[in-house]
Amino acid sequence: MPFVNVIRGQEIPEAPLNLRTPVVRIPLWMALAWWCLRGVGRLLRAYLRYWWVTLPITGLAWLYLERGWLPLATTVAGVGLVATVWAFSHRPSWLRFGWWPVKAQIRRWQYRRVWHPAMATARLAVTWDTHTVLPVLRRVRCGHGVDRVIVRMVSGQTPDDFALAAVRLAHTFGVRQVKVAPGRRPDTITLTLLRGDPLTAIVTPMPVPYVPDFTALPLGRREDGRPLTLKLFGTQVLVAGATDAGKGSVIWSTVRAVSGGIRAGLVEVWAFDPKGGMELAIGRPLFARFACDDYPAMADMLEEAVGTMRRRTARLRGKTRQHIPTVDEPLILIIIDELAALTAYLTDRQLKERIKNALGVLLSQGRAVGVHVLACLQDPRKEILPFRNLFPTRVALRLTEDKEVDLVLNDGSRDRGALCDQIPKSLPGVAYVLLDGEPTPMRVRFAYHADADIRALAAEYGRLRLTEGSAA
Ligand SMILES: Nc1ncnc2c1ncn2[C@@H]1O[C@H](COP(=O)(O)OP(=O)(O)OP(=O)(O)O)[C@@H](O)[C@H]1O
Repeated sequence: MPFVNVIRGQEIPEAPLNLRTPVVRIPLWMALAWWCLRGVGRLLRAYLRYWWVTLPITGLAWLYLERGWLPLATTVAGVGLVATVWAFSHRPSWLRFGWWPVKAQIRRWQYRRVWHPAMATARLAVTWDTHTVLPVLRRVRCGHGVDRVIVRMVSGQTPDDFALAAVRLAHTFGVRQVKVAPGRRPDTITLTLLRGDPLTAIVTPMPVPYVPDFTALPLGRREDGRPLTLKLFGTQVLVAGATDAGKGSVIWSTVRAVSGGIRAGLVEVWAFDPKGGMELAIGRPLFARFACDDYPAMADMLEEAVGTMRRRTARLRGKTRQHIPTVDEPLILIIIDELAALTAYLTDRQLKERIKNALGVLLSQGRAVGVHVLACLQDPRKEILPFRNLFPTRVALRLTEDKEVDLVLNDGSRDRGALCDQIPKSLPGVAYVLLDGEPTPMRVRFAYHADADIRALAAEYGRLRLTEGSAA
């Protein structure tokens, strides 16, 4: 048996003073003296703990008592002036080193006040051997509409315990959403508390890069305020979303990001619009190949892409592991507006098999030799999409059911904060994506392209006038 049992966490002490009045009679003066002493002790503790407030106030009080009100007013006005000039002249450094640290201390105080009931009601307080042990609130950091709270877990807890309680915590702390991610140390986690919603405003189309950077194509905005970029090299992209979720904005944001390459001849976009051309026909001049009604032509196009892919593979084998697009050998981006129309709903079985076989080969072998697929899907059920695992990059827009989230992203993604089924219909283009190396899904919004934007893009960057299935 161990000499001492050690359990990490903040232990909640039992009542500090137990009065048993029938047994021990305490004179009133003694009780009053004890309460006064305890009050003074608490004040002293609060004074030291909140030094960032108490020390400036003490300094100002001293100034007033020693020198009078004029030096006091001058000091306050001087500090206010310096802060205002700083805030207006260099806002990022003012936020980073001036305002956010102060806000973080205020928030830390606010969270501490409700920490115990919040942990208890979210069932994150652990009772062990008659003791109640709470996770420890270690540090708070603030950013644009977001608070990051570092928490040390109680022994035996895992980040998933907090992920399961995320909705309760969001309501308790009065924030829009709480996301949970493992911390730097194995015994810590980071709670990201999202307050405002930076994605309610429509994102305007991104500037077109003159030469596309295929490792960071700009597509929209992330909820942490940073630009959303796509690393197209080495990947295939699946986009899933209910009707009117904004799949078109993912397609057009991607086409816009590569259109500099289309004009230069470094990129060829092959577009498949099985819904009769309603979505993609407007941008025809941007596409090297286009098909909308003719399913045999679509199967031919996919098989042609497989042929190109095989030739490139044979040429590059042993020389490089990543194809670099050139004018002679451009990057081929195959865009399919409704994948299920080709893989599930097609009635001609032979044709369906041809399409499925070609797609399977392209998805599994195309990315290293510059043949990429961006496929959209309304219904992400497994039987509709047998190729799900061949898409390393997945975008989940608004979905109709919570179960669909883990089908599109990864298992456990919804518990880690990808609430695609709760994206309101009023926010088309909002999605969750898994960024490289991050277990927590990121909420993003793709840029919105009105018809006029697409026509202008096609007029400026389009190279070809096309007919069904081939370049004219
Ligand atoms: N990023 C966006 N920002 C703002 N509005 C958007 C955005 N994307 C789409 N919309 C609007 O939402 C509506 C539906 O968009 P879109 O056609 O792209 O959806 P979809 O998912 O392709 O629908 P469907 O499955 O029916 O083809 C459009 O009318 C468009 O105006």
